[in-house]
Amino acid sequence: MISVKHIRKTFQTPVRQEGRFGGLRTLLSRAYLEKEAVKDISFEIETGEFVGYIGPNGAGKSTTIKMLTGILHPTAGEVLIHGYSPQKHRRRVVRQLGVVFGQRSQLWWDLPVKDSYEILIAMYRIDSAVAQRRLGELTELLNLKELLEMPVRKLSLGQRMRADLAASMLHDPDILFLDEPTIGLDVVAKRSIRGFLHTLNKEFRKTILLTTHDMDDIEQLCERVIVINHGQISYDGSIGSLRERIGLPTVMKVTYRGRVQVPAQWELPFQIMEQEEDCLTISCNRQSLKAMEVLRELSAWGDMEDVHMEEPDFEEVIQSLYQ
Ligand SMILES: Nc1ncnc2c1ncn2[C@@H]1O[C@H](COP(=O)(O)OP(=O)(O)OP(=O)(O)O)[C@@H](O)[C@H]1O
Repeated sequence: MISVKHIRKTFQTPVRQEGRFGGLRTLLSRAYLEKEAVKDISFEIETGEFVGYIGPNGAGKSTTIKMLTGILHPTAGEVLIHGYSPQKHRRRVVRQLGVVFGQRSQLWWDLPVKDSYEILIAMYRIDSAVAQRRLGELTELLNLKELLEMPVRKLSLGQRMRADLAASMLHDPDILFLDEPTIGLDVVAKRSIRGFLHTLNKEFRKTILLTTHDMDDIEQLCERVIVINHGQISYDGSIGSLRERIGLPTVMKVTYRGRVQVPAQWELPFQIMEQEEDCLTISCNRQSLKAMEVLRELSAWGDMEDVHMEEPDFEEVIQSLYQ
């Protein structure tokens, strides 16, 4: 279990001194600018959850992940992973964690992929028979066979990401922190990474915290989403309730057999966006209005043939939270 209690992180950056010898005076000066990257964040994640951690650029996501993994120390508050602090009990906690930063590889650039794995296996002191079995499983799950002999610098971005994911799983951690694992990938590569993460979570019950700007990642993988903005949590809950809470309009397109008779006025709060002879496009807020009620009303206006409903795009739902 992951427990985050009232964590804060303030960065101090030296104020740049202008004028002659500015660089030197900046070095010697004691003037600092404070940036509160994470203001007061608390949440808990249970074993086996798949949680999306999202927010606009500069919201504080990477800073949080770095505090969760022990790379950064919180200015205040506490992080506990299975009851241990990643800062105070680093060795113990690191064994439970797999971490992937999409923008950076943990593999050795000039070495063949499998040599990087050998180094990591030695670093984690994994029993050789266990390591070989695990590597075999990961090679199969991530389709790595052809990559093992290649130097990391020769891999495509998608291949590199698959190789990095395997590296983060070699010591069989039960928690995975992923910071933008699908960044820059094409549709096919994204699908393969998502498939792997889905399997890890559903079949192997790994707990996953995923940071991404790709809302399809979130929609396809996560049951729960935590939204952070300006260093604070602005939403924590299911994707379904988020849609409902934001209440963006649902669009319905209704086709009639023959002419539709639109009355001068109607009681229910929905709007007609487009009207053709045998077709209406309407918009309604499903928070305040059930689809069935709307359809009952619309069926009185003609002989209904077909209904097509479009839920608000998840990307739009999220945008409205970022403002
Ligand atoms: N080492 C640092 N020193 C000073 N300020 C920092 C440092 N690291 C991050 N910040 C600032 O803290 C804020 C949060 O940064 P962070 O990298 O956590 O955001 P993010 O949500 O991960 O953004 P992105 O989506 O762009 O990666 C930003 O304003 C950033 O400039």
